[in-house]
Amino acid sequence: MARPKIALIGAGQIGGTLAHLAAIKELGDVVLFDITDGVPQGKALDIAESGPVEGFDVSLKGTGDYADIAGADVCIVTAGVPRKPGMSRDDLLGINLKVMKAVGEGIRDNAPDAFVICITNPLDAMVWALREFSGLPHEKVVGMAGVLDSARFRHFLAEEFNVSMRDVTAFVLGGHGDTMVPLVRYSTVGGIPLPDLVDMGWTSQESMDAIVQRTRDGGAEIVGLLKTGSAFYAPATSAIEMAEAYLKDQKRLLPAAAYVDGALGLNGMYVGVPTIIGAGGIERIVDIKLNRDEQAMFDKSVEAVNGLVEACKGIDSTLA
Ligand SMILES: NC(=O)C1=CN([C@@H]2O[C@H](COP(=O)(O)OP(=O)(O)OC[C@H]3O[C@@H](n4cnc5c(N)ncnc54)[C@H](O)[C@@H]3O)[C@@H](O)[C@H]2O)C=CC1
Ligand SMILES: O=C([O-])CC(=O)C(=O)O
Repeated sequence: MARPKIALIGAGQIGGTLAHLAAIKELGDVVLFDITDGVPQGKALDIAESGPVEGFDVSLKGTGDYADIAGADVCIVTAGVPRKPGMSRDDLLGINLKVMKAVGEGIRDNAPDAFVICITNPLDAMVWALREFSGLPHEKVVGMAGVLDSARFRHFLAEEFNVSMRDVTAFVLGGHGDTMVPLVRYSTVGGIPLPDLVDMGWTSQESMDAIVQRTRDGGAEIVGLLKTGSAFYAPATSAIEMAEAYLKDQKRLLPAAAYVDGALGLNGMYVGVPTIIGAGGIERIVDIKLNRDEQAMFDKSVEAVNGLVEACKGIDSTLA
């Protein structure tokens, strides 16, 4: 059987890391696409030359021609611009919306059967726009954010409790911005929900509140440290987990920016929710029940995402 084909649109910091991870995990043959001539070709060759040492059998190709992504099973989109210190993700909307138009049309014309994972920010609005421009089925176009935000939450919790991060579960829903919703009640250490751990006296409410806020600020913390761009190792790893769930029909329950029409009281929009990812793409939206406080935070986040989608429609009239 032929190896799966993975097209990476954008060969910058995340794109290069995605290519490296996809090769090491032998997820499939990799095509790295970018508009900056030489960069995708150089990164593809560099990673391919690590193959004899690492021992992977996949091919890597760098390109500036959309025809090379033909027949891709998965497309992961990082094309666009990252933020710098002092900027919010939302400041990227105008510039990255134009990029989503070019990329959406490129995928539509060359890889219409792919499972598409968008990473470009501001994430929830960009995945919505990418879906509109590409015209692919909603269940085949999804945004990566919740896996990353939940991984950050898990990392901070594992440090706080001094336990293996394998024993920490966490859920972050909502839009991938300042209003994201880390769900404390649905996050656990060894299956014990965080509020119970506070009651037991293992940690304090103040520490939990600080970790929730650090999770919300997780992207900005890295931007502040790097100064020239944003996080790329954990974002790439998170998207690879989603791609693997699709390619191997794993039926993983992962938070993702998916199209929600009916569940959680939403009428047709992209936002971070719990999903099942398998061979059908987004096979299910898990209609999680929120308490009053959680619902209020989620509503605020939904409102913020809707505001960004409206801004996209104001910029590009074909989206209205
Ligand atoms: N969803 C999430 O959780 C996260 C999202 N991001 C976002 O991911 C995006 C990429 O981040 P990085 O890889 O660090 O940026 P980067 O600047 O290193 O790479 C972006 C690449 O896109 C390319 N590009 C620009 N326009 C293009 C077009 N029309 N077609 C194809 N390629 C094009 C550029 O040449 C560049 O190589 C940013 O928007 C960033 O904000 C970053 C981290 C996490
Ligand atoms: O913060 C940024 O600009 C990049 C991003 O989305 C993240 O790392 O969560």
